[in-house]
Amino acid sequence: MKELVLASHNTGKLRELQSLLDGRFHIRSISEFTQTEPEETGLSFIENAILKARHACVVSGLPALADDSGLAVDYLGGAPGIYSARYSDSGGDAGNNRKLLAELQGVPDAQRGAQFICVLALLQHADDPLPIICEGRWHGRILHATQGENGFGYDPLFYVPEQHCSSAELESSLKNQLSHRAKAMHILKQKLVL
Ligand SMILES: O=c1nc[nH]c2c1ncn2[C@H]1C[C@H](O)[C@@H](COP(=O)(O)OP(=O)(O)OP(=O)(O)O)O1
Ligand SMILES: [Mg+2]
Repeated sequence: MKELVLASHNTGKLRELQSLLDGRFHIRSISEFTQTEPEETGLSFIENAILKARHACVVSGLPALADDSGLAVDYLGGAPGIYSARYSDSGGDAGNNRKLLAELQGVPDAQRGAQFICVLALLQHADDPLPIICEGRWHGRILHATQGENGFGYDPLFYVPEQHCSSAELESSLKNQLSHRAKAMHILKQKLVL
């Protein structure tokens, strides 16, 4: 089976990516090779996904898949976007969620639309001149308080209209059918004819 390094240090993301790949690769973890995270200096999800995957190819000598993702809130002009993981000073999920709630204080539901965005980049090797890039989006809106314990990141604040609950209240199997990451992975599998 082909080996593939998952170039992420986020355990929530890794769990989802692993489950979405459902045994099609011999998955290797980036932490087997390095604990150092590359600086996400890109100005787009695409650039950051490529940069993370390339870094993983360099340290592992293997093909690598990276995910750069985030939350784009309409009222905030698309913020926090590519800076979602670095939104609050603490940079942790709880601090990020608190800051988001504060920024949207008093904003009515009709103006709380948001989308999760995921870009996957697959590089065969560090010099791969043609990375495979796939994107997925998931539309919802930002709640007024956190709800639910599942998932990670902004899930407790992301209301999923079709399911009448937050994405942190979804079973992981259902999130893995609906999410931005699921959609991007679906496209990746098509491109790889898996
Ligand atoms: O399904 C999701 N449910 C909730 N929150 C999510 C989701 N998907 C992305 N997010 C948030 C988490 C983090 O604040 C940012 C990703 O930042 P991002 O740089 O891509 O990932 P990261 O730094 O956590 O790990 P790494 O770069 O090692 O893959 O967007
Ligand atoms: Mg990151």
